[in-house]
Amino acid sequence: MFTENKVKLAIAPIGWTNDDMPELGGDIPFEQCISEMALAGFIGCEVGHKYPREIEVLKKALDLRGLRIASAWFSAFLTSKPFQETAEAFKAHRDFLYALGAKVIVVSEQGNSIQGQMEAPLFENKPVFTEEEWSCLVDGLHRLGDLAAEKNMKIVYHHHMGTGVQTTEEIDRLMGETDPKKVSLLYDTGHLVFSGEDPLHVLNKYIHRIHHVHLKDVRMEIVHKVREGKMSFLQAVKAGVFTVPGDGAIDFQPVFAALAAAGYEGWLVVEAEQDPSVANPLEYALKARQYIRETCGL
Ligand SMILES: O=C1C[C@@H](O)[C@H](O)[C@@H](O)C1=O
Ligand SMILES: [Co+2]
Repeated sequence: MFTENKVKLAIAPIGWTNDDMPELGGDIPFEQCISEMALAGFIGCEVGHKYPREIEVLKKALDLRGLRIASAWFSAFLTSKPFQETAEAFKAHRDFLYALGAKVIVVSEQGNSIQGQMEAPLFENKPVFTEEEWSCLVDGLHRLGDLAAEKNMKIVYHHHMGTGVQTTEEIDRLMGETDPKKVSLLYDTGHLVFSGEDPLHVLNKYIHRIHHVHLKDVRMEIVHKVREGKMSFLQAVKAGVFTVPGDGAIDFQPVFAALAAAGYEGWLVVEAEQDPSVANPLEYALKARQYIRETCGL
């Protein structure tokens, strides 16, 4: 289905150790996480908070297991802090990823975000950017795109629950106001379905701007519980709103088919944060690997 050697399969460490809630998987060592990723049949991963920051140490640990770095999350504060603060942190992050051979940098605007607030009702308290904030975001992203281009890299914007770019309308505005040469899109199936969007509509509309993919499945019964119970993003994750592809409500077959038909090149990253004391990370990584093999032959 996919062009040979152009599409690679990775997995994010968030199923083992969660950067948003370090207490989830706090007892799982880095080496166990990357060993199990490789054992489950993945050739790449993203970066988590337990990963060593020394390039050579990290490279050696990954090389020993046949893993490469696909990318890593960057929190931007373009709407709430002076640009220079985000730019300095971004350059350090960019250089770290460049040294590890990554080509794309995941960027998410965290100004006014409620994704890290344990008690904030997700659907009621989600931020909505003002005109001024939109203009800071668009201008700042263009400048981050220029900084990424200095190293021949791209920024891929992560739409996300509990942030100012969550809905189809907000994604449309961001894509409409940014230069495709400077700002690409990260496509995260789980966040779109959780938000109530049509993931295939977004995929087809922006397929040529999508340069990184997060494969997350969703348990719809938990989405309903989150809406009814006015739960927060973190409470939703703890309750099990996300799971691996093949274990939830999303049919990934048309997603893979559309990406393949458009000649997608890059990483597909399984990213399914759950409580690892409830959902054994190796078991779920194996489940995802098998589903992807059966669904798209990768
Ligand atoms: O890409 C992601 C990174 C996480 O930190 C985040 O909260 C998760 O839901 C996600 O999609
Ligand atoms: Co994601």
